[in-house]
Amino acid sequence: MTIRFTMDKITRDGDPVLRQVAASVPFPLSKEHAQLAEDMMTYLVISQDETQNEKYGLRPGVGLAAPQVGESLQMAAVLIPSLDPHEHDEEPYFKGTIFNPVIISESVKRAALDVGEGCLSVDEDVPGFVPRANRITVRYQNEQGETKTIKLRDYPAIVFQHEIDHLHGHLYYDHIDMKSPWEVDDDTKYID
Ligand SMILES: CNC(=O)c1cccc(C)c1Nc1nc(N2CCN(c3ccccc3Cl)CC2)nc(N2CSC[C@H]2C(=O)NC)n1
Ligand code: NI
Repeated sequence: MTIRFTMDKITRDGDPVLRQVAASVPFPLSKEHAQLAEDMMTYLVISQDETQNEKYGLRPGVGLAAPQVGESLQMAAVLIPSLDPHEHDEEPYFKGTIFNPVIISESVKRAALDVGEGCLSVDEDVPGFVPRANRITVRYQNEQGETKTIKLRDYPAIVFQHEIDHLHGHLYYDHIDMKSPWEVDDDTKYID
């Protein structure tokens, strides 16, 4: 399997493309954009396989946004494994590319990963809670151009918000309270 995106191809923090608002993706998809979506998903698939990610030196991820491979486009590949993996591999919780996503509603209640977040474009982990909405409704187009609406909560909601942030030039540490990065907040749900 030839993989297009290895770590040297991942855009790192400091590159202005990560701070731009990405351009919307026109439909029907061009061959180039369809291929880009496929190659971004291939990155995620390989990165989540312990043997393969070792072989290719890939940092594991559950999301990859186009600006992270230098393409300022409103698209992100998302591959979230099933939330309660049994011994045999199950269907993933979500596997697909989201195009032109919009968060159309979000809960007041907030959530954060209790160990903080990581990002393929940020080599130095920035410690601290990343407060996000606990529940969101996202409208996006799939590869066929169909408009989909999905409701998410907890970990999947955090992942989608992290990836959609990339499409608007935000990085996870923008949300960390640097004065007290691990301060617990009563109305925030901590996700392990
Ligand atoms: C600094 N400490 C940390 O990052 C951190 C540290 C510990 C735990 C968590 C939970 C942390 N946090 C965090 N862990 C992840 N992974 C856990 C491991 N996993 C994975 C790994 C191997 C095979 C298959 C898979 Cl699936 C891949 C995904 N992913 C994200 N993020 C933030 S939202 C987008 C998402 C992303 O894809 N980032 C590249 N955060
Ligand atoms: Ni990221």
